[in-house]
Amino acid sequence: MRVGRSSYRAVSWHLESGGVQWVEQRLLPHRFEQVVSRNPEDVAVAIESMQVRGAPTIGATAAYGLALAWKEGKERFNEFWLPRFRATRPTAVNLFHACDVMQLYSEQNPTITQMIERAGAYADAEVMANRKIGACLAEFLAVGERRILTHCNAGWLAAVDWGTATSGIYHLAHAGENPFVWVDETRPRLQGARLTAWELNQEGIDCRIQADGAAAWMMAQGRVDAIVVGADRIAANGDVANKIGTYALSLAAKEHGVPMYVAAPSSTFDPACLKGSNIPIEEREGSELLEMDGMDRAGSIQQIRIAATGVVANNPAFDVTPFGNITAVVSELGVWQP
Ligand SMILES: CSC[C@@H](O)[C@@H](O)C(=O)COP(=O)(O)O
Repeated sequence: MRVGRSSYRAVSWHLESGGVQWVEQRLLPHRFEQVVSRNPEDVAVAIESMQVRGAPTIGATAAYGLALAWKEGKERFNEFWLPRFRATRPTAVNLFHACDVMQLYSEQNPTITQMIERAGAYADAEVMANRKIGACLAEFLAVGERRILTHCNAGWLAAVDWGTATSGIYHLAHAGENPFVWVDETRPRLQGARLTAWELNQEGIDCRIQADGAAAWMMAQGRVDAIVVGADRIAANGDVANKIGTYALSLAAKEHGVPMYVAAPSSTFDPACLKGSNIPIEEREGSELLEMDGMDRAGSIQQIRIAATGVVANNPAFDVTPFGNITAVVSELGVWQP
């Protein structure tokens, strides 16, 4: 069965059980499974452990998790749950944006139902924004042979629905165009190979996975018409934090005259962060590089060691691309060009 973006959301409220429901992204592409929980701690762990990931999905998940936490009363909400959610991941500003929105709303002493509705409205606003971004982005992408390169997963899994970067690709496809996508595998967690390629496949969009190191070479050969990526935080000066490898892509794009677009909803903008060098960059466990995830015959995830025992790894999860290397930043509020 096709598991398309129009049939599911990466995270939502599960009415029947009164809990948060999310797609367990670590199991993809092997297995499509949704998890439901009524425990806010499970929701926080889902963000930390990257069962849910991608900046807008992280924000919406935190909003739903905080709505669950409201049941424990205002004091516990403010003193425990807000800091707990804010500490889950440091780079995607959408997380902090969602926490601020839920905190502000809580000051009106809403009922539990109203908090759940507020979280739902937050997620809906992200979806609307991403849909709008896609319509605008599709106009930029409708050039040349439409061979589009993307990095990481900025699809519906990462953004509740539609995606940010992929929203433009989906809009192109719906308009009857035939976009082709080069999907960077995106070491070390392989969000491109595991998630983006799966999403595009489910949508019937032609794509090919390539090693991250192949991207510059494909540009040098004139086989990339445009690059489109998402973002985790955009500083006031336009510098963009996104998945590690995005900065290198921007250097190659500049060298080879390939336009590079960044697609992000306004919740990814951080006006309080003046420049890219102020963005906190998440350092993750070296094991993500030293070991490789795979699924055994029983369907559980297993780690296979690929580096020598005793070797250590350096694992910054994001990098910062200077605004000057970007052709345009596309959000639901408008387009910014250096
Ligand atoms: C629409 S999502 C944009 C970004 O969040 C995405 O490109 C990314 O870097 C995700 O990182 P991840 O570490 O998988 O959460």
